Formats: sequence, C-alpha cells, structure tokens
Amino acid sequence: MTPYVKLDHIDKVFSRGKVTSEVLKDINLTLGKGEYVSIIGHSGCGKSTMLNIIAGLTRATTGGVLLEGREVNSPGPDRAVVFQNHSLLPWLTVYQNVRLGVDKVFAKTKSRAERDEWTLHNLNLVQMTHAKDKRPSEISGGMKQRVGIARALAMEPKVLLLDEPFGALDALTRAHLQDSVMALHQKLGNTIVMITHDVDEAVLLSDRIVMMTNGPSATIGEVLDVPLARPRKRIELASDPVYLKCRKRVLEFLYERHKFVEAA
Ligand SMILES: Nc1ncnc2c1ncn2[C@@H]1O[C@H](COP(=O)(O)OP(=O)(O)OP(=O)(O)O)[C@@H](O)[C@H]1O
Repeated sequence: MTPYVKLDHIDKVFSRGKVTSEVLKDINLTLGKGEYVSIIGHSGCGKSTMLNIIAGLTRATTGGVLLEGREVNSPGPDRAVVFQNHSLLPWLTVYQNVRLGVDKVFAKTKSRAERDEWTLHNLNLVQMTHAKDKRPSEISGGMKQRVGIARALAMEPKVLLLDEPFGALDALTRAHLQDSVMALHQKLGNTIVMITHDVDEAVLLSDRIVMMTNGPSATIGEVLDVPLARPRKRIELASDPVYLKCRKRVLEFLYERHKFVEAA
C-alpha cells in the first residue's frame, strides 16, 4: 500500500497549569488513498483528539501527520470534517451553507457560474437539491447531516474526517445515511477516517477498523482488515460468516480484552 496519510509517532498531552494528562501515546497508522478506516474505542480514549490532530485543529505534542508526504499541522480544505452535530449556519439556507465553503475554496479557480453548478452538484450527490432554499431549522437531523456531508465533499478534500456522523440519528435515518456514504465512497473514492461507537457500522462501512485501548495514554491496540467485497448490502451481510467474524473480533476487543472501567 502506498502511504497517503501517515500518523507518525503521535503523542498528545493536555496541560492545564501544573496538571498534565497524556491522552494519546505512540499512535502510528498509515492509510492508503481511497481507504475507509474507522476508529473505535470506549468513550474518552482519545478518538476525537486523534481526528482533530489529523484535521489540524489540535497540535500533536510529539510526532505528526503527513499527507502525501507533507506535514500538515493546521486546518486546510484538503481535510474536511463532518461532526456529530451538524455545524451549519442557522441564518443561511442549505444552498448558502454549501456555497460558502465552495466560495472559500474555489474563489480563484472557478467562475461564479461554475461555483453555483458545483454547489448544486454536491447537494444533488446527497439528494438535498429539493431543500436547497430551506434553513437548517426547517429540515430533519438526517437532512442536516447530508448537507454537512455535501459541504465537506464540495471542498474536494483529500481526506474526509467523520466524527460520529450518524451518532445523533435514529436507527432508520442512520441506516439510510450509512448507505448514502457507502455509495458516495464507491463513486468518488474518497479517503475516509470515521469515528464510531457502533460495531456494526464500523464493519459495514470500513476497509479497516482501528481499535483503541482505553485511556489515559491510549494507543492503537489492534487493526482489523474487513475483507468484504463492495458494494455491501446490510441484509446480505447480516448472515455472512466473514461479517460475523469481524463483528465478533471487535466485540471481543472492546468488551473482553479492553473492557471499559467507568471512573469512580
Ligand atoms: N482541550 C482539552 N483539554 C484537556 N483535556 C482534553 C481536551 N480535549 C480532550 N481532552 C481529554 O482527552 C480525553 C480524550 O477525549 P476525546 O474527546 O478525544 O475522547 P473520545 O474517545 O473521542 O471520547 P467520546 O467517545 O466520549 O467522544 C478525555 O479525557 C478528555 O477529557
């Protein structure tokens, strides 16, 4: 595999006054172009911290992130993030929320007409063209996440970072959106890093699952390959022996080998 993204010996220590806490310890991971990698681990182990370091929103204490061989340590349009709770601007319409990002990234390289077309194209990818003139308060949670995904995709990022993108949705909406993200990944070939708490979601969507040990000083405990052909269909997978084996492996890691002990 040719390295596309490399997390190289990352440690993260948070300090406040004299109090320090080591959250991540010696994180090493290489992603290939077009790979879909999920990060799973118990609450508080440092998944979001890791994603924020890739996004450039948080600096690693030591080590760093390389994208196509170049160090990235500040935010940039080459790494777009979709958060669990949409971060749409409430006073702008769906179209304007996506267009804002498009204007920011392509002001110099695309004409007005091209930016308009590109905005609509990305809304169409997530099936949200029909609601383009609505404001975030007028659409459902699942629709807001779709718009967040369109906004991220419209920046043509090299890496799409998803921080529990389906976490706040009901089960049916979640399943629809998972299917949409799988179809988009198949169509566009994005490199994706996704945080999840959901074992089935991780197995269904990922090429590899990165399992984190518990914090403090959390690290990568195991990386599991998910050798399931694409496109994947959730109903067929429900009884697929490879799917069930992967699922069991993740469950054993989380609930036997790295059982979560709630802090007193
Ligand atoms: N800015 C910060 N300053 C100090 N400590 C922080 C900061 N951000 C995160 N932490 C601590 O780092 C640890 C990891 O947090 P993080 O949000 O990365 O975990 P997580 O695995 O994403 O959790 P969850 O699954 O609950 O979202 C936690 O103990 C958290 O309190």
